[in-house]
Amino acid sequence: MTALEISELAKDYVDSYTGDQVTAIGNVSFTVEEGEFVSILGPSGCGKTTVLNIIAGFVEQTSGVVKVGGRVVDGPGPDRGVVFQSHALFPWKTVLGNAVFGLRMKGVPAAQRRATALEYLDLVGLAGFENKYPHELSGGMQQRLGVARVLANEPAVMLMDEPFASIDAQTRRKLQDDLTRVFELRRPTVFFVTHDIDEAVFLSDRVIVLSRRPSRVREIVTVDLPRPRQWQATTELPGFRRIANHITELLSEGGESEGSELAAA
Ligand SMILES: Nc1ncnc2c1ncn2[C@@H]1O[C@H](COP(=O)(O)OP(=O)(O)OP(=O)(O)O)[C@@H](O)[C@H]1O
Repeated sequence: MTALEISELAKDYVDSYTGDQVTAIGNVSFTVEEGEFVSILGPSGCGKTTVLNIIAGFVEQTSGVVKVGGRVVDGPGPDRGVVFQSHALFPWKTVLGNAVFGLRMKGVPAAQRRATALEYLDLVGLAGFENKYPHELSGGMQQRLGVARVLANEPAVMLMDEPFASIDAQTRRKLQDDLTRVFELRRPTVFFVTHDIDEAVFLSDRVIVLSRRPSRVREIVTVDLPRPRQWQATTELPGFRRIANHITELLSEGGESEGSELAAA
């Protein structure tokens, strides 16, 4: 079943200083199937975050249609959960308090929401930290909590906006491995924004490559690498390098001036 359907999406912004119109998204269409992990890559400023914000219902498109589970999106809703680059946690709530928050909003009974939250905290490696506060956690642990909090809600689509961008390389590898393990266990539907080609290939079933602004879909690349995946072993597969190189070429073709920066990311 199709979880997310984007048809002919376009977005113009008006620059608040100059009054000029900027076409961020030219014309973008794609689908994400239930239980699929799809990433979006493209040159800086091509509108990746804007696509995510429109799906989340935070930003209104200029034209085009977004459907989640067959229903047209016209604002934020509990069927979509967002993991941001900054952790967006409640600093005054404990780890458990943060993890149960969405379930409480949904009216899930106390015992059940506690059990569900504890299950997901365990899954992301935060068992034993339930009573800590966010400031007592490392950046990587805060991001794990961000992921657990969204997963606990079991949204139809999990939206992730460069969740590991501000995390050191070593922790990032661990988080990528752990996210993959959780994905392979639970099969949420994930739409993931990133600048990092290797990250996109490692995590995804398909990678949407956008052109620069006004963006269009340049190609949707299928990642036919076996699962379960593990960073070390998967990135050493010849197929991994072949797909990553192909995406690098797509991004550097046709005057995509930031392709080389992306390749180095
Ligand atoms: N609120 C806004 N008002 C005006 N212009 C905006 C606004 N938000 C984004 N833009 C412009 O729209 C374009 C797309 O921005 P967006 O952040 O979606 O791109 P991106 O691909 O996610 O960028 P990056 O790769 O740098 O994170 C950019 O040119 C940006 O300056």
